[in-house]
Amino acid sequence: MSIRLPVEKLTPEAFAPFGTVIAPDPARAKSINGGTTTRFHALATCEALGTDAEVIINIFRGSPRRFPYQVDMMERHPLGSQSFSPLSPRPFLVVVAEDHGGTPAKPRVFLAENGEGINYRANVWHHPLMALGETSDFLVVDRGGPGDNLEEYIYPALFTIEEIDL
Ligand SMILES: NC(=O)N[C@@H](O)C(=O)O
Ligand code: NI
Repeated sequence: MSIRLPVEKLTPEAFAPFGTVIAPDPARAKSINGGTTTRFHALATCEALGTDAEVIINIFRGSPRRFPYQVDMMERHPLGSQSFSPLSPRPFLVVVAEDHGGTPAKPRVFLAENGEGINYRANVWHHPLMALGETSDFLVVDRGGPGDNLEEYIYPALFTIEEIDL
């Protein structure tokens, strides 16, 4: 038996329990460089916890997921945040869950589109990167340094994401 997961629109309010949506927010716009550039300031905050922790910048090249997709696991990074910003204008899926006593609750699925990115706060349950349609690159800012920054959980039941109509 598998539980079908609905796909929700990604909004700052809906995603607030998990982190931040990274998108050009007019409320954070500043004109800089003599008016030639608009800076959308401090859209999200990076967390890098523990001794000798550092904030690192990566590129993830994600292969597209196939659907229907069975969500059977989640992960989290107790020592730092993790952001994903698409380097191509392709949508991608963001799968997160509230924590219930140290394990993830039922996943929630958000569709990030129009260049939207996200920043998971430290220790937020999420599914590894889910690119859609074609291999896609993402700028990923997360925590480097010593210590175990990955906790994984295997669900006892399967959750299914049906084909996404883009
Ligand atoms: N393992 C790794 O760096 N990637 C995951 O953390 C992910 O969220 O995709
Ligand atoms: Ni991760």
